[in-house]
Amino acid sequence: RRPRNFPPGPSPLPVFGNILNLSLENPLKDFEKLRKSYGDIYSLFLGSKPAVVISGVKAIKEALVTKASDFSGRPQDMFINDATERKGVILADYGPTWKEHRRFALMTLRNFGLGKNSMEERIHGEIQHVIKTLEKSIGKSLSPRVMFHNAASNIICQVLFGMRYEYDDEFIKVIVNCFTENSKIANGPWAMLYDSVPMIRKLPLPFRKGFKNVKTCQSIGKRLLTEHKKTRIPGKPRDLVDCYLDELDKKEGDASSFSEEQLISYTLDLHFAGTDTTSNTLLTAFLYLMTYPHIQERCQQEIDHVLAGKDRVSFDDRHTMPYVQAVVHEVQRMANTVPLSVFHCTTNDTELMGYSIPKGTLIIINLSSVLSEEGHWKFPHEFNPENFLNDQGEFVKPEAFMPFSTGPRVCLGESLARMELFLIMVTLLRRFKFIWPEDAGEPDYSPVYGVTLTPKPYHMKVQLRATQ
Ligand code: HEM
Repeated sequence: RRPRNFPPGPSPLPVFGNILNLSLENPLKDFEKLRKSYGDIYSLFLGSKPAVVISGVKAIKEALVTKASDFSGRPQDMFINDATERKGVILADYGPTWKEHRRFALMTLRNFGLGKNSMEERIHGEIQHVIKTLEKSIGKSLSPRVMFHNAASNIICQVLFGMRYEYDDEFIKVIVNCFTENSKIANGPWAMLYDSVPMIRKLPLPFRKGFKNVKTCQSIGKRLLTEHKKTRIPGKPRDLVDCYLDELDKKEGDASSFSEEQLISYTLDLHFAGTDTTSNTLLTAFLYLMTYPHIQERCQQEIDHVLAGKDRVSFDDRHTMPYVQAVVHEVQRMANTVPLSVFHCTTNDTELMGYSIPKGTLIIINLSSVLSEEGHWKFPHEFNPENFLNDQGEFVKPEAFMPFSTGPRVCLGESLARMELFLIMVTLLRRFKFIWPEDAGEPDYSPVYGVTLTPKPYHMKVQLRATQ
């Protein structure tokens, strides 16, 4: 039964709640249909567990910004919590462990963004490997999936562990494969059943694969930690792991949420969050750029003009590239990379737009709903960079652009991700022309559902640009 003054929603069935109202393969369309029937705030039952789905800019901002401390928790009793053993930063509840680890990650990312060996340098270094891979495929057709996943993984790996891996390295293959699988398992049909019907949790059903993948990643993390402990010089950190170990030395004996066990899950979180998101956004970018060649060409004209005489692009160049900026943002809008954000949870009994929501309620933030919300976009349902340009051709960012979510739990890798997307797209578009292969048929833009949305596998043809 719904608590008093709880948001409305469809009637639940015994045991299953409302999960039979949803396509377990991809519930995004069902969420939109339910929004049409019940409004921007409605409720569902996953088994006997009540959940509130929040859609639209107004309601999402009211929850995540105005009532931030009430809506910034994370549920602690779901498949993904059991699989990750309740450690790390992404799924940590709103409290001191989360706060200390979030602050530490932001500070370390900022510190590594400064100075000679800056984040921009690291990204450019990795782009050279992408260029080499593409150059080997000139005139042929290639599948860019592994290349983009590995490039994104290497960029974050350098910050975390001070190392990158060749694209055919076993380590990177295993770990990136675990990430891509778990991004689909974590909110796929079996995880939904695990969350809704607790009596099946101990059974050997397909969700076990998710647990196994986390264990594989943890054992790799443990190995990297052991190597770091052998080779580090205290006080002279090479990467985030060294910084964390220095912090552990300082905190020795104090009550603190920092520990070696935490460190393993923490680096795993940052590695996962920094890989699957950026790479799927890049895959979406090149799918659209190939199939809208006039948009690709217009980007190239702007890039050639702004970078004339320069060796390479810098992140600051974005201010003089309004069209490219608009395209990068439009790609993110269409990619809708994390469509339901990461699930939130109420930390107190609270109210939202007249409804009462008890403490501990699962909150699903429907980011998908704002990225194509009518009234906020000139062209909500088509790929069109005009969504981010005003009448003077200047770049503008509508308030409904929130692929990184908003409020205290907003993506902590946003600055890194924005830098990666801009530098990678500009450098590759300057050097190559990307062509949709003649035999590839009609492009399919509908993505595969998961915590992250992934474009269906495709091939691309590359040519060196005549102007190079
Ligand atoms: C295009 C790329 C990316 C997108 C679209 C994206 C999107 C998101 C979203 C929607 C959330 C959930 C926010 C919420 O709970 O309300 C999130 C959380 C997070 N992201 Fe990203 N992300 C991206 C890249 C990255 C990168 C490169 C990193 C690497 C450092 C990263 C690290 C994290 C972490 C650690 C969290 C959890 C934050 C917390 O719970 O406090 N993300 N991201």
